[in-house]
This record gives sequence, C-alpha cells and structure tokens, in this order.
Amino acid sequence: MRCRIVKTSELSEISGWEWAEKSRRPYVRGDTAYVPVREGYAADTEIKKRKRYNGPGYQMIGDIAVIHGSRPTESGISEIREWKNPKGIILLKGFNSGKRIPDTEILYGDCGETCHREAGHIFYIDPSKVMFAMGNRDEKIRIENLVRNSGREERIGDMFAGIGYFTIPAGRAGGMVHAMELNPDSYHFLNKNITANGLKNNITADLGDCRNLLSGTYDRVIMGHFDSVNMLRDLIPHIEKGSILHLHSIDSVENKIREILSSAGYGCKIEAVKVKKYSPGRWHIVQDVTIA
Ligand SMILES: C[S@@+](CC[C@H](N)C(=O)[O-])C[C@H]1O[C@@H](n2cnc3c(N)ncnc32)[C@H](O)[C@@H]1O
Repeated sequence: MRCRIVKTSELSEISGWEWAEKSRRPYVRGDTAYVPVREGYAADTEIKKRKRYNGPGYQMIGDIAVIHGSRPTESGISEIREWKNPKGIILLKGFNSGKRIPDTEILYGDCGETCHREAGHIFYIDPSKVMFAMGNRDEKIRIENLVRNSGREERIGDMFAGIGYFTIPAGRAGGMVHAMELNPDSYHFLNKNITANGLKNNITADLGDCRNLLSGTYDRVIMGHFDSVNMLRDLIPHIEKGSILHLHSIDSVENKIREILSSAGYGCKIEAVKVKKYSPGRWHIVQDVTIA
C-alpha cells in the first residue's frame, strides 16, 4: 500500500487532503500515521498489506495480548505482533485452584505489569500472575449503575475482590466498599488500583480469607466466586432485611440459597442474570438476592 507519512496529530485534517485515499483507514503507530495515497499522487513509502490474524482467540489486557487455550503457530504470533504491536504475548492455559491463579506461558516479549483501562477505570495487573475477567465487563457496569442509582450511601462487601474488578466500579459509584482478597499478588494490585483511581477515601482493602474478615452489616455484598454459595452461611451474621447479594455461580444455585437463608430465618427475592456461557449448555450466572 502506497502511503504518505504524517504526524498522528495531523489526521484530523484528512478530509482536506486531495491526495488521501479515504476509503482506506490510515495505519497508526504511536505518533506516526501512514495515510494511503490515491492513484497518481506521490507517496513517501510503500507498506506491505498486513495479514489478518486467524489463530486462537486473544484479548488485549493493557499492552499484553493474552491467548486463550490452544497455542498459536509462529506465523500467528508474528501476525498478532504486526496487528497489535503488544509488548508481550501470553498463552493462558487455564486456572489453578480457588484463587484462580492463571497457568501461563510467555510466547513473546516482556509480560510483566500492564495498565488496562476499561469503562473509565484504571486496572494495573500482571496477567501472568492474576486473572482478569474480560467477559464480566457488562456485569461490572451493571453493578456500578445499581450502586449509583440505589439512592443511599451503601456499605458494600466485596468478598472476592481480586484486583478490584467490582470494587473499583462500586467505589466510583459512591459506595463505601470493604474489599477482601486472599491472594497477595491480587491484593497488591487491588491496593494499587484503589490509589490509581483516587478511591482511598471510600474503599478499605483487607488481605485474607473473607470468612474471617467480614465485619459489621453490609447493604450490598458482591460474591464473585463460583463457589460462593458455600460461603453464604459465613455471611449471615453480616446481613439484614433489605441487604442485596450478587452471588455468582455456574448454573443456578437458587434452591441452595433459599435453603440456607430460610434456615437462618430469612426470606428472599431472587432474580438471575446470565453473565456468559461457561461451557456447552452451562452458564455463569449472577443471582441478585434481596433479603426479606
Ligand atoms: C474468580 S476471582 C473473582 C474476581 C472478580 N470478582 C471477578 O469476577 O472477575 C476470585 C478471587 O477470589 C479470591 N478468593 C478465593 N477464595 C477467597 C476467600 N476465601 N477469601 C477471599 N478471597 C478469595 C481469589 O484469590 C481471586 O482473586
């Protein structure tokens, strides 16, 4: 493709450039933009057409490409490098244990800490050490809106806070959040993200097992772990009528929730929200439970 080289900051003037081929998008790399040139006009350079990547799915977390599941070919790795210019590429093979520690292999480059921005929030993370659930994006926005529109200043417990996926949006929405996290690596990034988002005044973070850290009474509790129903009994002393729980699970655990709450003398209203498909025929679900 024949191109002229311009500064990226000049691209806003493109509509006035007679020579620019406007049916094709400029290729931008940092401060430099390569603008395709129309037939008959002079060009500064010729760049090779980039091949589109067709290998296993990947997501950009900050400036690191994270590939899920199967290993790409060497040419697949080169295509991602050309396409996204990542500082590193990681293969995510799965997750170990309840702490959801990723099992990863570095395929290219430098794969340490990166800064990922999502829906106006800043998340520092090292994707080779801790998980980042991209698929929960809508759920994070939903929780943020629920907190913002609740009409009260809520005391919120986030029992499985990770790096702050729900803690940060809930804090930004005005909640007073008590974030609990077991994994020291995640806890390190949780604290860094609280500071980076300017939320030190309304988020408190504790390191340890949430079952030992729960304190006082919560208006809202986020239970973002697939096994969280098995920790519901530990939460009972810390809820009251009107408290709202967002309990994550694979497939519905409504019956178990009702049984545990009723044995403690509580009724409840439950509404289920599908987050994403987990495996064929199985769903990641959030049960919104209002205590009555
Ligand atoms: C699935 S991640 C949840 C992350 C986030 N809430 C989300 O949905 O993307 C689970 C997190 O809970 C933490 N965790 C697991 N068991 C815990 C416990 N008993 N107390 C506190 N944190 C725990 C893990 O270390 C991990 O960071």
